[in-house]
This record gives sequence, C-alpha cells and structure tokens, in this order.
Amino acid sequence: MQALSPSPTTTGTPNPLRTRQPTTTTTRLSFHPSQLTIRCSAFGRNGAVSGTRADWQSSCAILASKVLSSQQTPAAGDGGAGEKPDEITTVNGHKTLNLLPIVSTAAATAAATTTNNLPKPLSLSTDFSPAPMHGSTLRVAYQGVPGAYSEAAAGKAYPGCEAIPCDQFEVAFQAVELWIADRAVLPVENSLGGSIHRNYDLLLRHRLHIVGEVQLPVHHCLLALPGVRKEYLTRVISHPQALAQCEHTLTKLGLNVTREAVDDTAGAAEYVATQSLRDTAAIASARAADLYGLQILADGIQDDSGNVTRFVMLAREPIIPRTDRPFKTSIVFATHDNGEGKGTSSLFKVLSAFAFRNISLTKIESRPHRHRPIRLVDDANVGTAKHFEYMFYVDFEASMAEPRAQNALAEVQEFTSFLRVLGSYPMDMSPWSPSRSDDQ
Ligand SMILES: O=C(O)C(=O)C[C@]1(C(=O)O)C=C[C@@H](O)C=C1
Repeated sequence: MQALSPSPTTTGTPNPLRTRQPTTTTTRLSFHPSQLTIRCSAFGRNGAVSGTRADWQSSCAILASKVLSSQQTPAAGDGGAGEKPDEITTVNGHKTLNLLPIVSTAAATAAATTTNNLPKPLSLSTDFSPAPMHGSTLRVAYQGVPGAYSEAAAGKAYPGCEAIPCDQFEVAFQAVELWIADRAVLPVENSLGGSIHRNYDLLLRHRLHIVGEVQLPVHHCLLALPGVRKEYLTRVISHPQALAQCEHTLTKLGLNVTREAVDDTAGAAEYVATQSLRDTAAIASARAADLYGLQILADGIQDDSGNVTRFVMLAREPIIPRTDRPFKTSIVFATHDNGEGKGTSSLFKVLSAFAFRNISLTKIESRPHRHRPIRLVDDANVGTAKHFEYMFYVDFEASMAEPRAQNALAEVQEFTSFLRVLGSYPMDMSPWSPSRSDDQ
C-alpha cells in the first residue's frame, strides 16, 4: 500500500487557515492528579524505591481531599469538573463548523466551491500568531478535514462545538497546548483495525490529559464521481484504518483495484472530487459524499456492522475524578529492568495489583520504549540476549477517586521504573447502536 504523493489532503484550495497565538492565558485548576509522573530515581539512589508507597499514598490522600472539596462545574462533554468554555481567552478566528447536516451537492463540479467554504486543516507550518478573544463555543481539534469520522466524534463528544480540522494528529495536540483549541478528540482504537499506535506514542510525548472517551459506530461508503460505475475503478483510496476495516467487502464486491493509503477518509473523498478522478473511489462517510459532491456506489462496506472506533478527549487540565458514575483510568508504565521484578514477572505483578482488587482491565497495549528499545543481557556461556523494552498502556475500570485504584497504583509503582496517569474520566455509557449511515 502506497501513500499518495503529494498528499491529497494538501491538494485542496490554497490559502490555508491562519491561526493565531493567545494574547492572554487563564490560570486553571493547579492540581494535577491525573498527571502524576513517578520516576523511582526521584525517591532513592539508583532508582531504588524508598518509602514510595507512603509517598504515593500521601499523594492519593491529597487527591481524595481535593475530590471532596471540589465544587467545580463540569465542562460540556467532560462529565467532570473541568474548565468552563467561556474561561478560555484565546481564539483562532476561523469560521464555525456547527456539524449540522450539510445540504447535498449534486455534481462534482460543485465540489470545488463547496470545498472552498470549508475550514482548512491546521498544519505544522501554520502561523500561530496572537488571536483575539473568542466567544463561549468550545473549540475542538481533530485530525482530518470536514466529513472525517473524527469530526463526527468531536460533535458527539461536545455537541455544538466548533470543530477545528488539523492535518496531523501532532497538530491537534499542539492546537490544545497552544490554546488554539480547548480540546482534541483523537482515535485510539477500532474494533476491526485495532490500535492507532501513533496516538499512543503522542499521548506519552505530550502533556495533555484524557478527560473523556467517546465510541463512534463507523459506517463506511464507497464514493465516486457522479456517473462513475464500479467497473471503471482501478484504485480505492482512504485512511489505512478504513481500508483495513473494509478489506473483505472490497474483495467480495469483485473490484479489481489497488488500495492506497491517505491521511484521512474525508480527505480521500475531497481528493477524488477536486482532481476529478474517474478511475478512483474513496472510502469515507455519507457526510463526506454530501460535502464533496460524490455519489455513494456502495453503502455500509465495513466488514462488520458493529464497527466502532474509540476516541479520547484531551485537555490541558485533568478533570477531578468522581465516584458517582462509571469511570475509566488510563496509565502508561515501564517495568523495572533490573533486580528481582524484571521482565514478564514484573508485568505479571503489575497486572495482579488490579486483579487482586477486582479491577477490570479494558485494554492493554505495548509500544517500543523510545529511549531504550533494546536491553542487552550478556551471558558468557551462551551469548547475548537482546530483550525488547516496552511502554505498557493500560486502561482499567475504576476512578482515581476510589481507594482501590489508588492502592493498586501504589503497588504498581513498586514494579515500575516509570508510571504516569494519562487520565481518569467518565466511561462512554451511551446506548449501543450498530453503525448506520445517518450517524455520520
Ligand atoms: O479518516 C478519518 O475519517 C478519521 O477520522 C480517522 C479514523 C482513524 O484514524 O481510525 C477514524 C475512524 C475510522 O476508524 C477511520 C479512520
């Protein structure tokens, strides 16, 4: 599978959106319970843990007292005591995208006009110069262009928000860090395609907090220019996840096509429309068909009707964890590489800390340890073992306001050289509905 060059998402109309930097900033809640980064070396020599359980428990005690005393108002969609949208004092000054259904354009010729009116994605080269004050609408960064599933996820997480397209995941992180956006909504896993590894790596590299999750049924369509028939097609382009989610159905449709990966699904649709490609179809949402003037050649082409993508909502500040509704907590850690608790036995011990307290794990993911991907162990008799080193990401079903979660993490800390709480946030408990085309 080859990436298109130049990237279709950069071939739209010129004059990219210029965003501006904040003139002032608002002081936020200064307590950061969900960004507790613990390095054992901070507590003792050579990384040895000294009194770490006590230190952790006192941190947890502070956390618990903050939970009790907090009177914060939840921000829309965070379900917790987050910041209020109207406290934000920066703006990017571009047109509001209100996520209401868009009137269908009939022909591909209309696509260019339609495309011109849509917000352009932020990019790494965007000019982040100062911005004027904005109103109270929450600004939510997502990766892709209008019509992307991530845009729909932003609308589900924060109804009525201003969705801000970004051309890369990294830009969405930066948009929040630089106060251009108030939140980012990013995909982390799909029920068919698996994890979106890039975002796991970025979660570690950046200092944002997970403040919520949203699960979006993903209903894919095969889109082409009006008048194009399936037999004319020689290639199908889309986001790699979308291609993976439709792999078997594409084969079953009997299409003799190459598959090519692009940055996002709606960007693929936009590319087909703006380049007037009659031999290429895009896999994208029905909304993307409307936005870019394409026809739907096949509807619901995901390999499973229960195709769901899980997105996380990110903010500069954590929300205060609560116990009055189901919460999930996401952590990332590296296990000890020396001493007694090494390798798989230490991973087992970490996971046992949850099992003993009846805390369910909902997800575990491992990624290469960026700074130390390989550990060499020399044995004069048999040679050199080359162990891969990992960062483990775990989601568990408990709130950091619960003593059992605090105690579990106190124990986890004893078997880890690095531990960070990425966020403690309300679980998405919305009713289950398999993907339908009118969802997107
Ligand atoms: O390309 C899009 O429309 C996206 O929002 C990205 C993305 C992903 O990264 O997984 C999101 C949901 C779908 O699973 C397919 C693609």
